[in-house]
Amino acid sequence: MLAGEETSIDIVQRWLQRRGSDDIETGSSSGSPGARAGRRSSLALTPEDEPLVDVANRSPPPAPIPSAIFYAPPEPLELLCVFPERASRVCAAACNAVARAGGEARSVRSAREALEAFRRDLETRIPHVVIVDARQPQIMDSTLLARAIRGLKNTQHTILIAVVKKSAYLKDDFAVLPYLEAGFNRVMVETLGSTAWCAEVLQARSAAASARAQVAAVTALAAAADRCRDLVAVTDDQQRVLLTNKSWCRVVGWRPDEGPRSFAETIGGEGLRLATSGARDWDAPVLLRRRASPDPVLLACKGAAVSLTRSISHIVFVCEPSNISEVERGRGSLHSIRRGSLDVRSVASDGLRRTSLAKLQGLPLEAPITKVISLLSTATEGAPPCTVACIERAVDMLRTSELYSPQMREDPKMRAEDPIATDLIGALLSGTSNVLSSRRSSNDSTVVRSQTNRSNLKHKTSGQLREILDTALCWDFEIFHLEDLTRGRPLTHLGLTLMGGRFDVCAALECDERTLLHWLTIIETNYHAVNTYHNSTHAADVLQAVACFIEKDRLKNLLEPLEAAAALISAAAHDIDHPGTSSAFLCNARHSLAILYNDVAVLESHHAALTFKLTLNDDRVNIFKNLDRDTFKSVRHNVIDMILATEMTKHFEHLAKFVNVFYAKSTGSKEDGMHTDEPLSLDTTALTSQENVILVKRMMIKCADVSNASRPQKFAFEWARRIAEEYFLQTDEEKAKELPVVMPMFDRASCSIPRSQIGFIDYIIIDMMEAWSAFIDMPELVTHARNNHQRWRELDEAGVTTIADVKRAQRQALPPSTSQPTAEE
Ligand SMILES: Nc1ncnc2c1ncn2[C@@H]1O[C@@H]2COP(=O)(O)O[C@H]2[C@H]1O
Repeated sequence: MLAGEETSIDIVQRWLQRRGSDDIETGSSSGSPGARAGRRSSLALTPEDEPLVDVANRSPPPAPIPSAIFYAPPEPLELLCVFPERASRVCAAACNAVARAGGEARSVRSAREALEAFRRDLETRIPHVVIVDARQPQIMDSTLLARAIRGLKNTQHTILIAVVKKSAYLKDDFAVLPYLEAGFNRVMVETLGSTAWCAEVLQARSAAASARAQVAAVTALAAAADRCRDLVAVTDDQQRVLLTNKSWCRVVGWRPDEGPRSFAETIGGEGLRLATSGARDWDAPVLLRRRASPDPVLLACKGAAVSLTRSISHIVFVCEPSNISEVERGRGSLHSIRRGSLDVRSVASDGLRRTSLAKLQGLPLEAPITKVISLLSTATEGAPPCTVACIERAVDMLRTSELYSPQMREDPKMRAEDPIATDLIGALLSGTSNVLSSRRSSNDSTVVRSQTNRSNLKHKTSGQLREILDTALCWDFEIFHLEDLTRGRPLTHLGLTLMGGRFDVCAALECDERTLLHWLTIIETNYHAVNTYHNSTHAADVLQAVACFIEKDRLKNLLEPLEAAAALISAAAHDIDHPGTSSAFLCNARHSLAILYNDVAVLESHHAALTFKLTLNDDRVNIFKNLDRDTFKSVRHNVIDMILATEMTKHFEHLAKFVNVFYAKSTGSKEDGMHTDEPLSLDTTALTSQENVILVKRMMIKCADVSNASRPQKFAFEWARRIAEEYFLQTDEEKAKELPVVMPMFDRASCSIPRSQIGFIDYIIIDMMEAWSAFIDMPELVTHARNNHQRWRELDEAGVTTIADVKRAQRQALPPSTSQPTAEE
């Protein structure tokens, strides 16, 4: 606490003092006997409670709270009369009275007009007093109107007066309660006397003004308490929490909007004992239990009891947070959080970044975030203002739900150093910035094709095709050969081999092979053949990768046949009807899919939805038709979850969850969670939970989706060419249509392909493949990625930039037997 800085107890005490001198009693002392021996409360005492004490021993009374805090600036009185009768003399009398008192009166003739007047003027001119004619219920239901007015915002301080007939009022059975229950403040007998009206209106208004000023003053005090570093809580005499300040909520881990909480579970110790024993003013330690920590913390606390009458109505607790910060300030949380952000410069500048799974563990998903927030909050105690500001920003960020969605920092220097990586990763990771392309194939409609078109897609397994398909579970599978041999229909052929053959999806789904053939055909037909990258060859490639993964022992033992089937289905369909442009493009172009899916996961939502639409539309393709309701539901859930997991804006979220669950910090890593580059040890005990198996499935399809960079070089290079070409076409189209350019660096005239691949491997591939390859024991994923990275660097250093140069360099580097014809050649 800075010298001269006012503590919250000072504020509260001064408030209590002021209230005490008015109408509140606050109490005699007790306090921790030792600490306060011989001292009497500095709070105001009622004369009866005040014993004769040595005045010299008394601490000086706190300065009274300025009366200005209860001051309500006088405003001209505003009256609204609601009288159905056109020339009501009672109404005229009330209006005259207000005019005489210097106020302004308006009158309306129906409940509807009254409510309209309220709604119109709600923000600016809420009437202080409303007089409602309650004499003719058959014409206007006054209680209904009162309820409607009370339902409007900001009307709690408006005084509602019901005017009733004198004859009714004087009857024995007249009941005022229904009026009060409806929201009226007062009931007034009809009168034509202006003086009586004047007195009534002024009294009512004065009472309202005073109540309003008091509520405003209490709100201001609560705001003051919110700005104190001390932890402030106010309870009633039953220890029900009425008010806590921000510091309290942060440290204890309560959300400010949470409902009533049990104070006794949170606080204990001598302070609580004194508070509950009726002590009026005490100074004693309390034990505070925090949600995020099993260990309670001992805090110095000052308490005060407040009473409106002789009995205590409120108890104030003001705790010093110093113990918390001393004990816990400076633990590694900040470092971890900082590590969660993406530093493009450090990645781009040192080539293949030294990667370690350790740094990913700093993204604390399973860790209780509330603990981190409260540790950070207490770390602000006594810190310099700039540190406090930084920590508060960090806490604000931690409070958002987008914890694992890195945002590309807009840093001109970084952009200058590595503009291509900045563009690519920025576009991949941000789904909101900114698609259907006119580059659709001639047969890109999403409807089922005619039977005749499908009949020539029978699974031919002779000759070269058979040979290739025999290697369908090899990591160096010749995907582009298959593309050529099947004349652009690799998915159906590979799908039949893997899904129909090796993994017997038909048995798992209880469907016949013909239905599977039809399903594969319709799925493949709905990929756009004109896309250079997002076509059915990419789908077949991802399917092949998933098949390789589920062949590995870890997954073989983990996944049930239906789960394996769902994974293969997801892989085959995961990019169906991809337009060749990104979700960001669709959003910028206000495409109907972006509108339909509210700019959120636009493409992935479409891929998942269309998969089911096509499948369920026609029994001949419905591979799910024999599943019972629950089994279908579960398979559908799995497929949707996996397809949605391919959304790149959630990349780091999925990766961090996976690493946090399946990798334990090795004993050599620093206790504070700092980046150590120590390898993390695999811990698969978490696989017993179904929730964690979902993380594995998501990771599996994600890795398969971008596995092209972890394939042997000749494949990786061809995929890089294809994706770059697709990006270039998007940029061309954006320029032609004058749309925002999502990745300006992906301009065919200037882009460096090697650099884009170096950035992609650095940011997206390496960490993920390290985690995944160790999990399924497939080290070649990392080996190929590193080799590819190395080769891209060599090409970059040799000044290679364009697609044509890359192709040329590749032809020169590879022996003729291994060079691959590309789709373009
Ligand atoms: N070799 C690559 N180079 C750059 N970007 C890639 C590469 N492979 C995949 N991607 C991107 O990663 C994304 C993964 O999801 P999509 O298939 O929707 O779109 C993919 C591309 O945008």
